[in-house]
Amino acid sequence: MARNTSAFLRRRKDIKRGIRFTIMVVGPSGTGKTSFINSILDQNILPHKYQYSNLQPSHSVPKTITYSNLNDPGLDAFEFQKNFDPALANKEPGIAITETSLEIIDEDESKVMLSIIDTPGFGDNLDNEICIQEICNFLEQQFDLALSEETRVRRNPRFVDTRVHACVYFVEPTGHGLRELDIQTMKKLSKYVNILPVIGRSDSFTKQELSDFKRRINQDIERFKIPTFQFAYDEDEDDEDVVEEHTFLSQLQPFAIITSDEEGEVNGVKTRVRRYPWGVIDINDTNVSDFAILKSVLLGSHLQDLKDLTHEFLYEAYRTEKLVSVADLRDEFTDDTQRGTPSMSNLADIANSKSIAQFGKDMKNITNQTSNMNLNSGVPEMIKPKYEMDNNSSILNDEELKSITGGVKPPMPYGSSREHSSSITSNHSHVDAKKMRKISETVPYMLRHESLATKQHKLERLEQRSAMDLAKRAADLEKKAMELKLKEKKLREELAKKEQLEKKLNAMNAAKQAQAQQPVISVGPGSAPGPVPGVGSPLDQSQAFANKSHLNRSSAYSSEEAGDDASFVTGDDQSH
Ligand SMILES: Nc1nc2c(ncn2[C@@H]2O[C@H](COP(=O)(O)OP(=O)(O)OP(=O)(O)O)[C@@H](O)[C@H]2O)c(=O)[nH]1
Repeated sequence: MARNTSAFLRRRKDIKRGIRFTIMVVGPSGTGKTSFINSILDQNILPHKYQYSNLQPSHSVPKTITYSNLNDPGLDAFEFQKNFDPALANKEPGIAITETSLEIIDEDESKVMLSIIDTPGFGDNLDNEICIQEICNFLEQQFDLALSEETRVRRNPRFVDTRVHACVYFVEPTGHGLRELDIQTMKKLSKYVNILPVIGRSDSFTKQELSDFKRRINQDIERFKIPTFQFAYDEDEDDEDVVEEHTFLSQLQPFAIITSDEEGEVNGVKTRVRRYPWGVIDINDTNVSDFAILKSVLLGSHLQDLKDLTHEFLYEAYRTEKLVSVADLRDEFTDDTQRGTPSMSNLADIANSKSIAQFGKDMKNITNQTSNMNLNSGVPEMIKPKYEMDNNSSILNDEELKSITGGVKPPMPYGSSREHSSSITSNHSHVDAKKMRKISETVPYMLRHESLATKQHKLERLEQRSAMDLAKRAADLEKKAMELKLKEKKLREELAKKEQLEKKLNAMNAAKQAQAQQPVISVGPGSAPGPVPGVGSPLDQSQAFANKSHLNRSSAYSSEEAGDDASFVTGDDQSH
């Protein structure tokens, strides 16, 4: 009851603000995606592949959000499609994801902010794995944005929810059933978005061919377990008209549609038509085309169901997976101290890099750890999921609970929100579903976050301490370096002094030697040496001779008694 009231209030708020709804179209080229969008909007908003060259400047052109191309990284599939160049016909386009946003007023006079996501290039490559990957990445990114906003301390009031609510998948009208690409794409995308398989250009089939084609597609969906959107119902709980409506819609799937860009009049009523040589078809005629029914499902009867399923089932499953994967971060964080602590806002990034292998085990442990906790206390408001704050009750069904508590059954494939809500209210035999909800949503994250925060504080303290140690060591080293410099300076000064002294001593010695080598004429004991007479005079010559003989003697002497030159130079010597 509480859930219904809050859902009603949320819807009213949505209606006031305008309901935001996002449709994605995926399918090979030429299957009628552009015509479908134009028909559903009743305006030729999107140009066809071949119309871009003649487009009026005022015409709206989708905006490329992202593109990917393995062989030619610079080639944008949308640009490639817009500016068709035969010279590039041999190139693979890769894939682009484009968006067109507009405001429409639906049948109930309520405003719908519609976003249309197109996928030009899908199926046009030799290997289309890149297309599937790119679309999955895009869808996951929108979930991550929502998750990061949800876990933010201060919510952004202008946050725009870009999650995709419905994917209309165009099966190529071959009549043969699903191809490998269809199976792979639908299977992988179904993790993020409600898939509605559709047969475009269905006017190319006879009634019997179309019925056979639908049967084959349904068989393939069942055989390959592709979780497409189901109009499920509960005969015991749902109203008779709901059961009737859903039975009818289920039997109609996959919708076989005829679409057109051309307006016309049939029986005086303005409509969209296809003209053939033999007549005119009103695309809204439910006898020949399921288009009107599909339009009403998407923009009317099931718009809210599609939104609810996206938020409460697909996004929730993704969110739980991400939050649980944060648990693995603990080990990795211990190994890799370079990584930052997960903040509330970077949770999605962190979770992206983790595996969910420990899911069952971790959840079991956490359930044990927290079974006695008062679940409402101590959980900060900011980390409570949005819907919890809106007073919504648990949305986990029995199967999910089993898987969370370590049971063997996998989560039920998603289907109808009605089926879903019926299982919400049922009590689990062992665990209180509401409590489990809170445990699974808040406590594991709290525990992990707390443990990580403690580790981070420890690390920060260690870092601070080692920084201080380092600073101290650096100061010590600097001091030592200064001391060494001073020592060096002193040593240099001493060395310089020594050198000077040595020089002086050498000079003195040299002077002494020079003095010693000076010829000394001793005149007799006690007589002072007389002045050296000039060279050239007869006296000079005799003196020179005397000197010479004296020198000869002295050298002979010095060779006998080397070193004792002091006595040699004295006049006493002469007396010998
Ligand atoms: N017979 C028939 N032709 C259709 C129908 N819907 C669209 N077409 C035509 O099929 C051709 C391709 O349609 P588009 O809507 O451009 O197909 P698309 O999937 O957007 O193609 P790409 O832009 O290449 O991805 C156009 O000539 C359309 O007029 C239909 O219901 N029946």
